[in-house]
Amino acid sequence: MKVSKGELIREIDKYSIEKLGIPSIILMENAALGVVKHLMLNEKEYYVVICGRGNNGGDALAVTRHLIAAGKKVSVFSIGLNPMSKDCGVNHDILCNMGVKITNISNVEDIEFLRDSIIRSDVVVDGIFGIGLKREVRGVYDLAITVINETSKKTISIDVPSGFSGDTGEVFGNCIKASKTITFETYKRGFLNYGSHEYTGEVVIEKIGIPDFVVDKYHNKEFFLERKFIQKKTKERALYSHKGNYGHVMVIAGSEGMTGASTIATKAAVKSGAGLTTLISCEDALQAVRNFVPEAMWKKNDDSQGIETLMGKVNSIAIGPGLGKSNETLNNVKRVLKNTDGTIVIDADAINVLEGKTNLLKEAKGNVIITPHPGEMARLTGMEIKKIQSDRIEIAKEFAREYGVIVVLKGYNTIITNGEVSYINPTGNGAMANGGMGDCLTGIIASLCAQGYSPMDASCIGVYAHGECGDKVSEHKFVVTATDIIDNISKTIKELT
Ligand SMILES: NC(=O)C1=CN([C@@H]2O[C@H](COP(=O)(O)OP(=O)(O)OC[C@H]3O[C@@H](n4cnc5c(N)ncnc54)[C@H](O)[C@@H]3O)[C@@H](O)[C@H]2O)[C@H](O)CC1
Ligand SMILES: [K+]
Repeated sequence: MKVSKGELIREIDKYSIEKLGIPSIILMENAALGVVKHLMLNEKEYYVVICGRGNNGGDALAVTRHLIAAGKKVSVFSIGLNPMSKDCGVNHDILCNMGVKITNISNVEDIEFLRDSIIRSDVVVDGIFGIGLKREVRGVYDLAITVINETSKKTISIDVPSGFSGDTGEVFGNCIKASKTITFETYKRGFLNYGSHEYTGEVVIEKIGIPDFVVDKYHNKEFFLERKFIQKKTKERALYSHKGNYGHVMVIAGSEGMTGASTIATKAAVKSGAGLTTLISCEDALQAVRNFVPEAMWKKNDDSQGIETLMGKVNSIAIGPGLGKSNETLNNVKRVLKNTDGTIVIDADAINVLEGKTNLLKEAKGNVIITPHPGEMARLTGMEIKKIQSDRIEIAKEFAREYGVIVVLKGYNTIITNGEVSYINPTGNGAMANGGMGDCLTGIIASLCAQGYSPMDASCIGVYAHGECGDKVSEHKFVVTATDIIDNISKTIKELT
């Protein structure tokens, strides 16, 4: 599923109209038909449609015509005094020719009339503003949005909830809180922001007749991860295979007092299918692994001998969980970056020690995946967490491009990007927000890398499967722990093949 800003929509719209000769009113009609599909025509009877004066309002007026054709009761309101866009005017005139009454909302008394209609209605269709919203919502617009939010039983927004920036996820003063948003052609970038769900409700994408090649021509390669995409990439294990076919992961993790992280990362690597997994750690952590992950091998990290002896032999390395922020950790990060040509997954303290030393990433011999949560990303970039969260995808992309790494920026809608192509993950939930979850993801991704998946595919499959596993477990559990994921990840990956 493609993700974009409004700019792309304007470009593909322009190309379709000017170069392909598709009249804009056809695109509007297709948009309206896409919305009508979601208006529950077999359940609901009375609709209030509220239209702005731009093309979003035009879509809403075309929707009104279809609702009337379906025999529904409809009250139509046109808000504001701006001149109407051309296609909005066309649909307005058609309704007038049909004898449909359109009530203008330009003052406070009109708002009370709107309130009465909404109270009696089953559904409100919001076509006030789409991607053309430019400035703070004020006056009657502000009042109308408040009344809709206070009184509507169910609000369906056309393209974006009015008041919401499809580009940045900002609210321009006031905003519709929809139960569902029917958006066109692409998932809007702003919907990825924290808190956007409160305004968009469920988001559905409808095509409006623009050929895919036109979208691809302008699209900046940002995608929402879909199950079928992951399923296509996830391979079944071959009948005649042996452990040598599934690679060897070296996990460098754990320190005195922080042995849990290493056990989790190691066990996650084993359970997600690596042929061999070796933990390099201190004595305490090795003891824990001997007890809890008998399938794994282990080596003590004496003067880094453990790392040195295995470095050229493994296919991937997971480094960081529970290592502690020490010089030794930094030296080990340097060591693996400079000497391994396999894929390195850098997490937790291995990220923290790179604060102010990110240039080391540029010296990496192999592929690097870093898996920061927003706090770690903030330390790495010197930005505030709030800034990271306000522009997650762009910041992750820029970092990936600058340092030539894959960034897995964790959190709600985890971003996976190499700077050129970016994926946004929809799986996972709040029940998974507890210690050890990241260590577990690191083990899974490193394991998939060792099995021969490309670093980008391993990151996408790992993140998606980790979240889906958490979603399944959370159906009957209040909290999902890393151990729950480890117990179920093998089943989840199997279901994805
Ligand atoms: N290819 C497509 O996806 C298609 C999209 N369609 C729909 O068109 C809108 C975008 O239409 P546009 O005319 O560019 O903008 P809007 O309707 O969102 O709003 C413009 C309208 O509102 C005024 N305005 C802007 N900000 C404010 C404000 N804060 N206060 C008051 N007034 C404001 C502005 O002056 C204009 O009058 C897209 O979202 C889709 O729904 C097409 O129908 C099909 C093709
Ligand atoms: K809208």
